[in-house]
This record gives sequence, C-alpha cells and structure tokens, in this order.
Amino acid sequence: MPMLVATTPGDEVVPLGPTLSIFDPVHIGIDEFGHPVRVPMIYRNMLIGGEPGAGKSALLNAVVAHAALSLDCRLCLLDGKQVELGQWRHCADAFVGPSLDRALALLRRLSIMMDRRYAYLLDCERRKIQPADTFTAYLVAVDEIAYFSATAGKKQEREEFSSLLRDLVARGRAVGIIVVAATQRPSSDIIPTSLRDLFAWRFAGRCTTDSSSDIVLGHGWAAQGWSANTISPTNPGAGLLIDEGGTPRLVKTAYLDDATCAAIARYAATLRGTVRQAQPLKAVA
Ligand SMILES: Nc1ncnc2c1ncn2[C@@H]1O[C@H](COP(=O)(O)OP(=O)(O)OP(=O)(O)O)[C@@H](O)[C@H]1O
Repeated sequence: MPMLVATTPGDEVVPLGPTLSIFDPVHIGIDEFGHPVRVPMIYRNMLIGGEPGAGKSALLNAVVAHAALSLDCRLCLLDGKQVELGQWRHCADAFVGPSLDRALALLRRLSIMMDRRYAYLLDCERRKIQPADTFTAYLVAVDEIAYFSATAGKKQEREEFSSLLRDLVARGRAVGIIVVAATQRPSSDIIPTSLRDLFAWRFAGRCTTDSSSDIVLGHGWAAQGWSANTISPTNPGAGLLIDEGGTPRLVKTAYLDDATCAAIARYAATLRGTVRQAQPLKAVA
C-alpha cells in the first residue's frame, strides 16, 4: 500500500492512513453467528429490496462508504430523494437527484465509457480490469430504481433508463462498473427476473409478501423457508443475502448513522481532493 499524503491549505504535507481498495471485500454486517459478512463487489453488482424502512439505504451507504474510501474507485450516485446518498456528493464524479434527464445523460455517458473500455481491453488482449489498471472502477449507486424506471418523466424515457441500467448491470462488470441498486417496490415490473438474475448479490430486507421476497432473492426460496417476510418489522437492517448459486443467509447489516456517514464522507472527500501519492518518502520528510 503506497503512503498517501494530503496537502493542507497552508501547503503543509500531512501523512494519511492507508485507504481501502474496491478490490477488497466490503464489510456489510454480521451473520446470525456474529461473524463478519464481507462481500467482494468488484466484478459484481448488488440488488437491495425491501419494504420502506427495511434498511436498504443503510446497506447502500455501507457499500458507498467503502467505495468512497477506495481511491481506485469513482462514484456515480443517483438518488431521487437526494438525502439518502447526498452526504457522499462531494466524493462523487456525478450526483443525480430527482431528474430523469440527468440520470439518462449519466447512464448514456457510462455506456459509452463501458464500450470504450471494452475496446481497450480487446486491444490489450485482456478480459477484465485488474488492480492498479489504467482506468479505475466505478460504483454506480441507485437509491430507488422505481423512481427513475416507473415514476418520473415520460414512458419512453423511463424505458430508456431501464434498458441502459440493465445493459450496465449485464456488461459493466468486467470493465469495473459496479451497480448497486435499491428498491422499496420489489415487484416484477420493477425487477423482472431477467434483470434480477444479473445481480450477483441480492439482499432482501423485510418484505410484505413471500412473492416480493422471491422477486429479490429468486423464485422458489420462500417455499423452501427463506422469506424476508418472516423478518420482524422492528428489526431494520436484518435481511436475507444471497449470491449467485448460493443459499440465502440471515444478515444484520452494519449501520452508519448520519454523523458517522458525514464524517467518513468528509474524510473521503479530503482524500479525493487533496491526496497525492507520496513521491519517495524522503521527499515528504
Ligand atoms: N443495520 C441497522 N441497524 C440498526 N438500525 C437500522 C439499520 N438499518 C436501518 N436502521 C434503522 O432503520 C431506519 C430506516 O432505514 P433505511 O432508511 O435504510 O430504510 P429504507 O429501507 O432505505 O427505507 P425507505 O425505503 O423508506 O428509504 C434508519 O433510520 C435506522 O434508524
């Protein structure tokens, strides 16, 4: 891990602690035995579903916090409510509030970037990005997919949003584009099976019905006893986590309160704004 330094407004050089990497697994909480649950996010996407107040934004914030502290990852945040992800806006390359136009413009740019990255990898005879690659990873976090795909704007625009998002989820992984998307409407119109199955990680917070739990986790899990409908409404942050091909497991997510998020976001913004890698250590002394 290279040493990092920040330059203060008075031009003092201040050494900083090591940062995270988006290639590190992300700590998202503990399992029912109290063991830490850490999920690799690079080359993967995550879908988060559950009823209002289930703890979706809290999980989203935990993942965004890790990405914000990872200087090998850039952030694009879409949040129709603005306040769920708003604290990270100074760390982000793009922060989109309740504007479908801006959301579409962002997804179109990401789509072009994705194609160019693939062209580059093809030229290099490679299949995916690696740590310390020429280009950094991107975390694209969406709080409330349904706002952009089913509520705002015109039908044609919403359809374009859904199709661009689906394309990013389907093709972005190898070029370092990670999509983490949350919805309080786990229904088949918002999360069709063909989209759901593209998310390697799926987290169902409390759901009101077995079928909405199945829409997040995958068809048939409720019948086998894995339903997020069984989670107590008084236990926000508890939910079922599944990965491709795995069995659901009960997880209580880590919770960063507003003050903690704000402090991490400030630190991450400082790192991003002022950090440079130390030249030889002697030059810093
Ligand atoms: N892991 C957790 N541990 C303890 N409390 C939590 C946890 N996650 C969420 N909460 C509590 O639940 C509240 C609602 O959480 P959160 O905003 O993440 O829900 P949500 O599913 O995103 O809701 P909405 O769909 O309305 O945006 C939080 O303000 C917090 O008090």
